[in-house]
Amino acid sequence: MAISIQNVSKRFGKHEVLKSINLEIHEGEIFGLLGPSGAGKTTLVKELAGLDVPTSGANFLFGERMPSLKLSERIGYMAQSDALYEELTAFENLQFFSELYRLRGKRQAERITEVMELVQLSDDIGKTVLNYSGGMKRRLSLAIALLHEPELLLLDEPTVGIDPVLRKSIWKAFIDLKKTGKTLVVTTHVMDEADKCDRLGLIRDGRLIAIGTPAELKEQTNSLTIEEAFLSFGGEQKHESNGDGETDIEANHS
Ligand SMILES: Nc1ncnc2c1ncn2[C@@H]1O[C@H](COP(=O)(O)OP(=O)(O)OP(=O)(O)O)[C@@H](O)[C@H]1O
Repeated sequence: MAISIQNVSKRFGKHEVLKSINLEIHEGEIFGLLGPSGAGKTTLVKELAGLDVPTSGANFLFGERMPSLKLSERIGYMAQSDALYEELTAFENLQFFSELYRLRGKRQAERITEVMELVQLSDDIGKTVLNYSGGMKRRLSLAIALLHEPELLLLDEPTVGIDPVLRKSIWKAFIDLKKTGKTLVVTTHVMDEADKCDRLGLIRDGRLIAIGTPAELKEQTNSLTIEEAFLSFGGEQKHESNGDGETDIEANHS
């Protein structure tokens, strides 16, 4: 078991943001967390990354209770807002994070080349991050999360601001990573991405309202699409487009 979330609740003041979440995520699967803005996805992923703690309940990664420093090398976390040094070049950012993960010498150079090829930023590696577009920053953040070849990737909206063609190639990379036994947890608003996950957890108002494979969720609700299934399970739905021709469950997401 890669992840075991046991009766996790989270409260910010009076606001209960996560409500008794129970969920197990297997090694080698791509698990999608799907839900409208404010549902609690980021809060949950942050707890899994060890950056926040539940008010009650506990999260276990590889059998170890989070937060655990010991596990940080086995986790790659990509936050929703990019944590990059904007005044440095992409290469300098990659070097900095490599050092944190004790990647040095030839291995460091190899990994930097590999991850930048994967996100198609090799030609921009010498540019100052300040001059990167939003989508380029997302891709650089993803490259950094992948640098140390973690067993578990926690990716909070990894493809926001990335065009559909590149998004496709990034998803191909996710599937390749899964084939090598890695576990991926991905939050998304985009329905065609949800369909690519092995299993999905639908979250609304801090509650996990359904868990299953995309096919199961559609079958259970007699739906043709995940979007419809989400609605049947009691999720909020706005039938709008996010501008990329993809359907979003929450179009006003920032
Ligand atoms: N540090 C905090 N203090 C108070 N409230 C918070 C804090 N962090 C998150 N929240 C609240 O928790 C709720 C869930 O937020 P969260 O970011 O987890 O949602 P989300 O599903 O990831 O949404 P989005 O897709 O927009 O990121 C929101 O109502 C948010 O305002």
